[in-house]
Amino acid sequence: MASATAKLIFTPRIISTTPSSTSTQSSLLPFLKSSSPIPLKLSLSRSPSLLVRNVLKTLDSSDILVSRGRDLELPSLDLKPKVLVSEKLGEAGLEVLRSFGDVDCSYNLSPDELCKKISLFDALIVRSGTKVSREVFEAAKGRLKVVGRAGVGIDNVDLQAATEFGCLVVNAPTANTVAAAEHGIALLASMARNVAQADASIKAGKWQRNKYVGVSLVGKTLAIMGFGKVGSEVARRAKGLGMHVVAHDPYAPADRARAIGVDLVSFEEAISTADFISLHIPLTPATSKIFNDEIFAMMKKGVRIINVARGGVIDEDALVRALDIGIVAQAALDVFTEEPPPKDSKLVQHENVTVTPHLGASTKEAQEGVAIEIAEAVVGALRGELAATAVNAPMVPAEVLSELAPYVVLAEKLGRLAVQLVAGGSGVKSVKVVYTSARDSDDLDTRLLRAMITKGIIEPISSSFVNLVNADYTAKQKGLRISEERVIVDTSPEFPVDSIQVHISNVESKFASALLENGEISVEGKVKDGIPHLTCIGSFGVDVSLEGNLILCRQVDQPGMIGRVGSLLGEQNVNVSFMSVGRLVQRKHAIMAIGVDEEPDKETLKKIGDVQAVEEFVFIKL
Ligand SMILES: NC(=O)c1ccc[n+]([C@@H]2O[C@H](COP(=O)([O-])OP(=O)(O)OC[C@H]3O[C@@H](n4cnc5c(N)ncnc54)[C@H](O)[C@@H]3O)[C@@H](O)[C@H]2O)c1
Ligand SMILES: O=C(O)[C@H](O)COP(=O)(O)O
Repeated sequence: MASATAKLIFTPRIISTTPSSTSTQSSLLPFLKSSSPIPLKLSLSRSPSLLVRNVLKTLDSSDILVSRGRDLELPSLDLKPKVLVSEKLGEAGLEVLRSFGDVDCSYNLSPDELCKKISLFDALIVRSGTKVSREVFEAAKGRLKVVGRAGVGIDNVDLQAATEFGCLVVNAPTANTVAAAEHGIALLASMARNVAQADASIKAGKWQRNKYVGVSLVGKTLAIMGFGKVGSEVARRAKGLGMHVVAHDPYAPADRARAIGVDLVSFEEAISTADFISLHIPLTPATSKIFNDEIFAMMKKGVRIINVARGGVIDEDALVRALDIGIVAQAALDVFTEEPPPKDSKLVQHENVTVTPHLGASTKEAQEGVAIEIAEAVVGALRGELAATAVNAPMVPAEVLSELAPYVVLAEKLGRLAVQLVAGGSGVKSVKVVYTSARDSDDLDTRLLRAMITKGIIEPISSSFVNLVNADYTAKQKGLRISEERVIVDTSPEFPVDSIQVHISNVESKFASALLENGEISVEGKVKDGIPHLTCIGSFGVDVSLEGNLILCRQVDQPGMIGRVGSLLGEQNVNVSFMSVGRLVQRKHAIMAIGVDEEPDKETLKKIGDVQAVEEFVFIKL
């Protein structure tokens, strides 16, 4: 058993392992979380690789390792992210995943087996057949960073639990749209002409030409319920078949409907005038069983229904009743409340019902596209990029993200600084963030900045892991109310933000100079040449870059103060990176903001406090 003391420094900048291969480095990147160096002493009682794994686990697998000098010889580590694929995924997508991490394709796992395995994985990719329940997130023990849904519907993923656990959920919303629409049209036409029933009959040795007389589509009214991606494509195709198409969707843009030649109508009008009704709405608590007895009763007698959306939007027992009494002449269903449906399902066995086993997305082309779309989204998310198809986090377009990058750092640092100025024991409940900017509100998406301020505020005072996914949830859980205000200023609109102010109200401060007259702790920062700077503390203007550690000092404004404090730090070999003095009135009080690379020991801090003209001071780790 090796026994040595190792010192690991966690920093977001570099990875240095021994040997430090590029692939090892890039495989560690997804673990990046903290921006504060945390010196750590560890006893090496196990093999270094096991030790490092455990360290990564302890730290939520989220920081970057630097081995300092010869303190610790780290072996080459196999820390590739691990991806579990629990349902059949196209080969092209698997290749994308394999080029990035270790991929385990375990199809047909039971819920228990999934829970047992999941804590070994950073990402999980599913289709509609895997229930990603709260139990799965609990069993993941914080390791699962992203769930990728290879398709559109995310009703099989517990989004609330994912968000609480800070796990990003991404989907592949576009690649199977055409396949689903084509399947809808296939069901529409085959239902109208009894293709499936006639096929079964002829295979049973019969020849029933009179029994299977169908109905024509041309000139009939088709109501599209849910005019989103699939609904629009079904509408486009149905127009080509000569149908009169109406649609109901409270959120659909009228110009899209106009462009396709579709009338947007009310729910009641759609269902009461249609000869055919095609369902394309997502399954949510609000849409569960919205097609029920009452709604079937409002339909035109002899209506025909197609469902390639989700079985759960229909009350299936009510549909059987509507079929039995002839309100619904026929139904063509690709999806069911329970999949697969029970063998003795009255609905499936009904002679006027045509069924397929959830085949809407099952074309070679769609599966290839979905696999690539989801694999790229998952790899991107594991690399720490913001996903364009995130379902439970703000989607920030790449160009906005690159523009906001330095402000994101500023936001987190200001949050960390402001909360460390709060006197112990005062609970932080109310935070106001003020953004000054030359841009209109529509031109500035502040969700990312707010999330990072929240992270900065919460992390120093709790053990919670906060990220973009769970920032709002965690704040709510902790009773922290964050309000935002925009102030338009006459600066260059070239930059998204001029300044960010963080105000914490109803608390006491351990640094009284940080308080405004109204009693709020207030800090303000700006980005200068890409670097976040603290520009105001309380009512005092300063200018210090927000890097490393900070000493804030209020003293009598008199000559020699910078030298006195500077030499106390110098004696302890503490390097001063930046220094700035701000004052309101000459020769009264001044604020000195000193950036230091190292953390001064207690003795040095005490000596600074003892300097005669120093009235108060505080040491902050950023
Ligand atoms: N059978 C399959 O294999 C298959 C394949 C793809 C998609 N789908 C399902 O089809 C559905 C639609 O997919 P999409 O890609 O078009 O999604 P989408 O998000 O583009 O469209 C859904 C539309 O439904 C609308 N909507 C929501 N609630 C509504 C309501 N109460 N009434 C009317 N409209 C409402 C939304 O405004 C949106 O425009 C989803 O449930 C998806 O899971 C199934
Ligand atoms: O929502 C979807 O994308 C479809 O229902 C497809 O589901 P599947 O991936 O299980 O085929």
